[in-house]
Amino acid sequence: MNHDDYNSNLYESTKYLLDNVKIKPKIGIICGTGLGFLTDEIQEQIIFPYQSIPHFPVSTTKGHLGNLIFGYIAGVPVMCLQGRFHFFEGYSPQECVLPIRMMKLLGITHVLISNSAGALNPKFQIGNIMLIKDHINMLGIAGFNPLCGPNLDSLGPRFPCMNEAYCTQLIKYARKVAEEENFSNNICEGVYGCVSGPNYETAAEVKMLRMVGIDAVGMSTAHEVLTAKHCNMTVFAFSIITNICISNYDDKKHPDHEVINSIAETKKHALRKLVTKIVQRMDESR
Ligand SMILES: O=P(O)(O)O[C@H]1O[C@H](CO)[C@@H](O)[C@H]1O
Ligand code: HPA
Repeated sequence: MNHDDYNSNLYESTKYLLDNVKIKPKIGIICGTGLGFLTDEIQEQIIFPYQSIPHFPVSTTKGHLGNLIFGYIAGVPVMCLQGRFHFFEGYSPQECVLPIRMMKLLGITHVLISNSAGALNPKFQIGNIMLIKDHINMLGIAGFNPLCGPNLDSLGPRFPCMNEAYCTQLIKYARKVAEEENFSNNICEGVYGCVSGPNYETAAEVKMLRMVGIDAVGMSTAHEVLTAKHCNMTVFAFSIITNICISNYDDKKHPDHEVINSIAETKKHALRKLVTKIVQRMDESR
């Protein structure tokens, strides 16, 4: 898609939402694989199936329900993507981040991004919640970066900084919430690595990703964060650790999307609490 078409699609999709929903969201949320239940926290829901929104991509990945939901979490107006778009689905990085740019145009200042990821850090266990402190964007390093191409000057600068891409104050606050709510033994912190997928990693790739400093790997999030920072939004993100990446050739276990899709549900209570508290905190800090 050329730049002008992309731009006009972005503004038309946003206008459709402005014309059809009265809620003015302040916080944007993205639900990753198996995390669609986070929308249970949203009151007074207005639901747009993705196919009902002009120019909006559709979700093709199992565990991504494909609804854009407006409503309130603890009284704070939010817009939530119940399912995201991945590069491996055939979407360009720019198409994957269209919803982030719409969030900005709708007046959103803070985004909460979630995903399912495989552990590379040997200390991590399945069901841990990794607070993302930074990322290594393998997909971006390979040249697939949503900020490539003509810069959208109205949204942000040509050369955006990525210092504190993930808000350190919100990470600290998430730890406090976990203490208070008795799930701190499920919390870890680390660097997320974004690969293209759709295949899971070979044993040699797992070793390489670990060596470069990645704690958990997935096929999303980094391009969303780049885009959010490009347009000056504050980001908090977490991974639910759904599998342990395998680097031993004798290990007969293998990652399975069905299983990966089911893990977040086992930490539903903690995750819903965390999301509600972070949304409240984001609202207070605006
Ligand atoms: O990152 P999310 O969307 O949570 O999904 C993760 O789970 C899928 C693989 O099982 C991939 O799409 C990977 O990125
Ligand atoms: N690799 C890549 N993406 C993933 C994984 C993984 O092991 N688990 C969940 N998403």
